[in-house]
Amino acid sequence: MKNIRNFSIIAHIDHGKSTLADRFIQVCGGLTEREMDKQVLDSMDIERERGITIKSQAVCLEFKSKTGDVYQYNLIDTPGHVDFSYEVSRSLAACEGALLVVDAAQGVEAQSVANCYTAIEMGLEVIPVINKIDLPSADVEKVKLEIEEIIGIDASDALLVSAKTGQGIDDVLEAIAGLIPAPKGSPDEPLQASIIDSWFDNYLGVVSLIRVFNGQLKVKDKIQIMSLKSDQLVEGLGKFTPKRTPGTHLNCGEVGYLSASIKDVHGAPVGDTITLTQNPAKKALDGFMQSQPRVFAGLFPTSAEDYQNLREALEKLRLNDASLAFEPESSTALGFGFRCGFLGMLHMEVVQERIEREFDIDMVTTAPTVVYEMIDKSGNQVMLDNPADLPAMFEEIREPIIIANILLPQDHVGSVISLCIEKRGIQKNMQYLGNQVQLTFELPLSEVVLDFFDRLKSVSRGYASFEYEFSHYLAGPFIRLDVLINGERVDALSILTHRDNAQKRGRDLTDRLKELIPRQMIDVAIQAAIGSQVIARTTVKAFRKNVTAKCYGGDASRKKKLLEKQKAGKKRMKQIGRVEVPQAAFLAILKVDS
Ligand SMILES: Nc1nc2c(ncn2[C@@H]2O[C@H](COP(=O)(O)OP(=O)(O)OP(=O)(O)O)[C@@H](O)[C@H]2O)c(=O)[nH]1
Repeated sequence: MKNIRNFSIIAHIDHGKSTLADRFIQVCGGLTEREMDKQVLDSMDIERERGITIKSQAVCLEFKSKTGDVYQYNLIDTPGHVDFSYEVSRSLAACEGALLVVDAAQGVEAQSVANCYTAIEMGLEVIPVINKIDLPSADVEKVKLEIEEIIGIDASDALLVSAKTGQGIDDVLEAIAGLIPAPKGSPDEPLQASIIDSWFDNYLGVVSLIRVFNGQLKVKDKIQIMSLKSDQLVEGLGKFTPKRTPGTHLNCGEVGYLSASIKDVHGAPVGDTITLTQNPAKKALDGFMQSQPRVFAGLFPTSAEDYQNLREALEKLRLNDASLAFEPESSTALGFGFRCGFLGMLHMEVVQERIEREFDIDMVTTAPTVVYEMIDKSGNQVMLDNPADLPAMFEEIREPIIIANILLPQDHVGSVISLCIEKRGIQKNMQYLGNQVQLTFELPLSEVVLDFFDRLKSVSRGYASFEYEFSHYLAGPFIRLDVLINGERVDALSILTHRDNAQKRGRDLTDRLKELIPRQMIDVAIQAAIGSQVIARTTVKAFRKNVTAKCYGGDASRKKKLLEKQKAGKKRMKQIGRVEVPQAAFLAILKVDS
């Protein structure tokens, strides 16, 4: 056990975590040159394309130090985006140390700060690593200062590397052995292993990545998932090197995978504790928390025949993604579909993209909303994830508030504060840290899901970074704003909004819809209303788009082609009464105040 090192890499998006991990794998000989596909740790296509890490994974590497000692390195990957902070904390809980990787040209950004604080709170040894020193714009001294001032750890001995050229990699590998402590725990105690991640594998069923804290685990052991009190038989154990390498046991302090006869990922929840049925641990490892979906949107198949396929697609995705929630929903405007819950906006985009790409289903997605807490007339507390469900009468409605930490250069402080105030934010703190400023704001989550991230990037010219966590619910004067198209209420376009913003939002929304809804055979009246009171109105004038007008003579094939093109364009349209409404219209709400 004294030669085991369990560690993670903490980095802001794009600071080079995956590239560094690939270097480690290369140096430690986990794969041959030919197998060294670019960025092995990011296994899903979308992750690779977008360059973001979503599912945590682990690699077990063998490192021979200069002194001749052989170490077992378990590198546990952490996801880098705000949506996935719970998974980050689960991964960190399995480690004794972490490498804090900071881009030498970008400096410290909010995500690295948040994750680094988590690591420090958990008692991990944090080793600062400054990456991309090969870049001409690298400024090592400035970054060292930022690490000390913003994060508050000594950076004088920060390791300087280029994951791209390989410079300094050996020093990092040596430092891991020298600075990160070996795991504690006892092989003789009853088994306690925590689930870092679970996913569905077509051959093995549910596979869990686990860390053994006490005791030992063998194939054919009978185990219990503690929070569920369910007993299972261990069918397979092993490690990723990074290839899946089956073994017969996992020892105290080790990290590896486990497969048992578990049907779906809900049977092996992330953060849960595994023990032996025969000789169970007295208590679970602490810190188990179910992740909560915070953002909801409706997904509707463009053609009704795809409803069943969409259900199957969602079920398949949920097998692998315990934080995805969905239930059937029907909308008068959009027909049958599903109301889906996501951790955040990025999670939503990833799910949407996977359904369209992997399952080839065309969908209309309604604008995302947050979950409101409502006290109804009889005093019951109801969670409201769909504005269309808001009853006419209720006692009180409360919206979710987040604490946002924004890190940015001094020059942009004014415009970022204005943005936060425009978004109904309340400033909690402002701290000057060298050239950077850390702003802490309480913000309504509903404003953040709109377009906060894009706006923040644009007002700070890309320099501000931010991370957030849920804080509390707060009551306010929220009302439902409905949209009527030719007099018909389109439930999928209803939004909940603060009363003070209702007028403006209604006007912006109708204007925006006017731009998005193409001219049709009839006049299209677009109205925004609160209850029966219309607060804004525009009209799209009737117009017959004669696509074949340009075709001279009798060129039938060209004519046919044009008509087909028009038909394909219609696929993403939804029929509301006699009006055709394009997909973009359902997202109009997102863009109204930009
Ligand atoms: N010049 C230079 N570029 C680097 C270096 N390390 C990484 N990069 C580049 O920086 C970009 C981001 O690197 P990644 O390793 O994908 O970043 P990441 O932190 O894993 O990003 P996420 O997976 O989104 O968290 C890539 O284009 C890399 O090629 C380096 O040392 N020098």
